[in-house]
Amino acid sequence: MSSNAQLTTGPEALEPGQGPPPVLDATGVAKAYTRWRRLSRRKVPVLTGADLALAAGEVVGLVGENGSGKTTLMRILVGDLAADSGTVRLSGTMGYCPQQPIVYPRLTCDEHFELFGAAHGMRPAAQRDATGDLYAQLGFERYSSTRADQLSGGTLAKLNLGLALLPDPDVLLLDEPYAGFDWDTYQKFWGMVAERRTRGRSVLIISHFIADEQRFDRVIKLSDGRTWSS
Ligand SMILES: Nc1ncnc2c1ncn2[C@@H]1O[C@H](COP(=O)(O)OP(=O)(O)OP(=O)(O)O)[C@@H](O)[C@H]1O
Repeated sequence: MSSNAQLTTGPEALEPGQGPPPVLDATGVAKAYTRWRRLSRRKVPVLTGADLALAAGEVVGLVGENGSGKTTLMRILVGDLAADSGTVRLSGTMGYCPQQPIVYPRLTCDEHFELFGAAHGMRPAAQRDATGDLYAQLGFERYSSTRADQLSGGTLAKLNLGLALLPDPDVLLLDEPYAGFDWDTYQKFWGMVAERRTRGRSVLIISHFIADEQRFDRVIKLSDGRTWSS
């Protein structure tokens, strides 16, 4: 993980306090990008002190206009992008579903699950069981032997989500996860999120609009570089 935001893991990272400690706790996250214009460069601030805490079993939405910095914050939370300042604390394991699927075009769905399972240190039998459940839950088993570069956009989105869910992480971060889903898959997606919540797993969903607010425990708004309760 490469992040200037201090990233610590494990129970020792948590502050003593009232109630259950957050499984993911980000405070004061700031990030500016460098923009070049002819020979001069300037720093454009995107995040100026964003805070975000996620408790076990919480389903939280992060909403903001296009370009407000949602993906930037998500990438900092997963350690994919360095923050200029701030702290990110994680307790447990994290799964990440990026907005643009990161797949290997010539590998089949099955091969992706095998590869990601091995990378997560899963036993082959556990990986096969989890893969079978994900195919059934998201309804794309018939594409198990299809290469990623031959999948439709919606099926690719299912593979992208399935790969993030495979190791059953404590915290799941999803960037615009259902943009390519049909209605049936959208409903199945929410069924999976609800099931995770009952097992104390946490989900953070980034979207530029939230259609079903009642499905979330909380919705946080990102604007002017900061997070706001809505
Ligand atoms: N690598 C980069 N270099 C320079 N500017 C960037 C870079 N990545 C993002 N930006 C700028 O930072 C701002 C926030 O981008 P970001 O992708 O985080 O927003 P977002 O809220 O996820 O947007 P969207 O809803 O359109 O996906 C935008 O103005 C974008 O142009």
